[in-house]
Amino acid sequence: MMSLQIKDLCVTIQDRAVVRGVNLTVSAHERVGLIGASGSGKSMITRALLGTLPHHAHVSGEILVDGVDILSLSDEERAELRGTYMSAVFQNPLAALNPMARVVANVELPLALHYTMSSAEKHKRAQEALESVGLSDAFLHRFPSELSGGQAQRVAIAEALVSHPQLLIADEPTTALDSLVQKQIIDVLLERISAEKSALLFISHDFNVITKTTQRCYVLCDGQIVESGETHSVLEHPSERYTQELVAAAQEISVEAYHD
Ligand SMILES: Nc1ncnc2c1ncn2[C@@H]1O[C@H](COP(=O)(O)OP(=O)(O)OP(=O)(O)O)[C@@H](O)[C@H]1O
Repeated sequence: MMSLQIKDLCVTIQDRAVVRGVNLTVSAHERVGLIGASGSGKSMITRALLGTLPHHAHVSGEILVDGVDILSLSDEERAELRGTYMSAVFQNPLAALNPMARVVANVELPLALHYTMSSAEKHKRAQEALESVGLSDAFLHRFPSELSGGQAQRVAIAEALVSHPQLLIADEPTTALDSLVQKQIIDVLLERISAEKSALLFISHDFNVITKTTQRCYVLCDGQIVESGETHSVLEHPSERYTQELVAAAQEISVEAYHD
């Protein structure tokens, strides 16, 4: 059973502590949110998880994956975990896709990197993954530049899930999309997570999205967790002033697409 435990994680960049003593857990099949305003350190936590922190960052604490501290692994071992055990989708799908490779080749990439299988098998799995996010065979041979933002995010989700990771990290995956497409992408993401029985760590500044996607959440302020609990109780009874402000902001910009 997959388990992620972040213990006393600190990230310092050029003498500035950007993540300060963060503790966070995600268990098998759980959907957990991490919410915080811009600059609160959300992306630094994602990058610490994926092993992609800036090279001059100093990191301490532990990130236990099934009890193993992945901060103590080599770069090669970290790379092996990405795309097998854990995958990620980001705010800008076009930045995550290789612009020179067709859609099907992008989705095949994790399989090509981490598994030995025939090209026919890779192609079949990529095709199935694309179909599962609602993209027909007509998209297989397009280039990423020939996709809408929502289609590109579907391709990124197919690529992230093609290797059946136990944990998907979604770092603001809908922030760049308009509200109707946001809702479609969230629906696809949740449907795929549930079908794959993966755990989800969903990172966002937006309580509307966190409410829709997660069961439990952590509130990050200036690099520290200030509040955590079941998402609906944090939303309904925010005890910290910072959380109250995030909730109020979400209510102000609440879009009709979420009232279903
Ligand atoms: N490469 C870097 N070098 C130095 N400081 C950085 C670097 N990248 C980010 N920071 C700083 O680290 C802090 C946390 O940034 P981070 O990107 O994790 O925030 P965030 O919560 O993800 O924000 P956003 O929602 O705007 O993406 C910020 O104060 C930012 O200025």
